[in-house]
Parts: sequence; C-alpha cells; structure tokens
Amino acid sequence: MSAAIPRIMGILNVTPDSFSDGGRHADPVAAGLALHEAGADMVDVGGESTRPGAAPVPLDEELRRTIPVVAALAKAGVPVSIDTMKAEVMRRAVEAGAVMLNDVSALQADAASRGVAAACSADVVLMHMPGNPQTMQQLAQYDDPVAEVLAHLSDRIAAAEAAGIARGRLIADPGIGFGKGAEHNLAILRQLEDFHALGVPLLLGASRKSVIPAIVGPTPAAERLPGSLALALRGAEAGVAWLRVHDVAATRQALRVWAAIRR
Ligand SMILES: Nc1nc2ncc(COP(=O)(O)OP(=O)(O)O)nc2c(=O)[nH]1
Repeated sequence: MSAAIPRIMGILNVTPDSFSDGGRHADPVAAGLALHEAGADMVDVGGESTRPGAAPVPLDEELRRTIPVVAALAKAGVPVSIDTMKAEVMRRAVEAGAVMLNDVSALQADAASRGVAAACSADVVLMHMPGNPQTMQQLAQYDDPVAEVLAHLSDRIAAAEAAGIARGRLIADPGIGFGKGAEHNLAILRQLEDFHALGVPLLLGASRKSVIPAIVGPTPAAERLPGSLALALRGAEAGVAWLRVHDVAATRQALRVWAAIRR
C-alpha cells in the first residue's frame, strides 16, 4: 500500500517584505497559476508578512494586495486559501472564492474572525503563535514546547467549535518558527506524530525556515531547498495532511519518490 502523500499548499506572498520571497511576484496571478500547474493542491495567498517583527499592514492595503489575486485564481479554478488574521480580509476572500482560511493567530487576533469563519464553509487552519509577529519571539519560553503547543491548539479547536465551526473543517498547525527557538522547533518536529492527538488533520509549514540554518549554519533563504525537502519528508513521515511550501514542483517530486519507496 503506498503511503498517504500530504497535499501541497503553495505559498504566494503578495507582500514586499516576506522573509524569503518578498516582492518576488511581479505578476502574482501568473505566479499562482504556475504554483497550481506545478502541483499545488492549494495556493495560499498572503498580503501581510508574519515574520518576526514584521510591520502590520493596514486593512485596505491587505485587501488591495490579496482580493484581486484570490478572485482571479478562484475564477481560473485554482483552490485558494487566504493567509490573514483579519476578519474582513477573510470575508472578502471567501466572497471572492477562497476555500480555506489560514490564520496564524488561530482566529484570536480579530474577535470578528470566528464569526466570519462560522458563517462560511471554508476549512480553517488554526496555527500556534504566542502573542503576535511583533512580540512572539520574546514569548519563546517553554518548559515542554510540545505539550504547551498541543494544549494551545486544543484550546483553539474548542473555541472554534464553540463558535459554530464544525470540527471537520479544522486543521491544526504547530507554527514552526512562530515564537519558538531552534530547540523548540526541533522538539516539535521530532514529536510531530503527537499532534494527531488533536483529532484534526495537520499542516506543517517549515519551508525555508530558520530551523534549517540552525542545523547547518548560515544559509540564505534562497539556498534552503534541500533542508526544506527534508522537513517536508519528515512531515510526510509523521502523516501530516498538508505541507505549506515555496518550492512546489521539487516538493511534489520528493513526495512522490518517498511514497513509492515507503513500505
Ligand atoms: N498555517 C501557516 N501559515 C503560515 N503563514 C506564514 C508563514 C511564514 O512564512 P512565509 O509566508 O514564507 O513568510 P512571511 O510570513 O514573511 O510572508 N508560515 C506559516 C506556517 O508555518 N503555517
């Protein structure tokens, strides 16, 4: 029996300052179509960088960056997720055809976001992040990172269900690199199977992240594909349902080879 292969969420940051691909997409719609063509099962459109210390983006600017791209990709038949913490961006993105809400704050940053998520049928990614992108790295203290991240995600799942979002629509994500030091990220990656205890599909977003240079030494983000593929295969081995990656074609090839040779 061939091993289950995670689905691929291709990253489309329509931002000038994203940590690894900021400002790289002169034509974001073409870039999104190319991600889908390369094998992305979902294209994750983000209009606000969430890297540590990133400046918040005003609502109207985030809408301007994302909604036309979501609409064009959805119209072209590409499954789209919206990577945002703002309820109004979620609402407008679903209206434009987005089928997944990807909120790094797990529907906490904007009190209205749970209502918007409950009022639609989109799947919802709940990610672990202590605080916000401006404060999270100061909050990177854990006695037991896996247990504490699990507890947080369990609370967020319960809150989402209490808001009327069916459990079947929820996806949990440990938030690699969000308010976590290298040792915390490594502990989570080593114990990734433990997150199945949450009872919802898992998403791993480790592509090009700083856990790679933490292991191999200083490496520019653009040179982290080998490490990113190793992290993707770790996710596949742990049975995650989704991998959020920059390099779709390479990841897809790695996953297909891995699946073919797994016992
Ligand atoms: N669910 C989920 N969403 C995410 N969104 C952004 C980033 C940060 O990576 P990237 O989008 O490449 O950079 P930036 O936030 O600077 O745009 N990571 C995740 C993640 O790990 N999981």
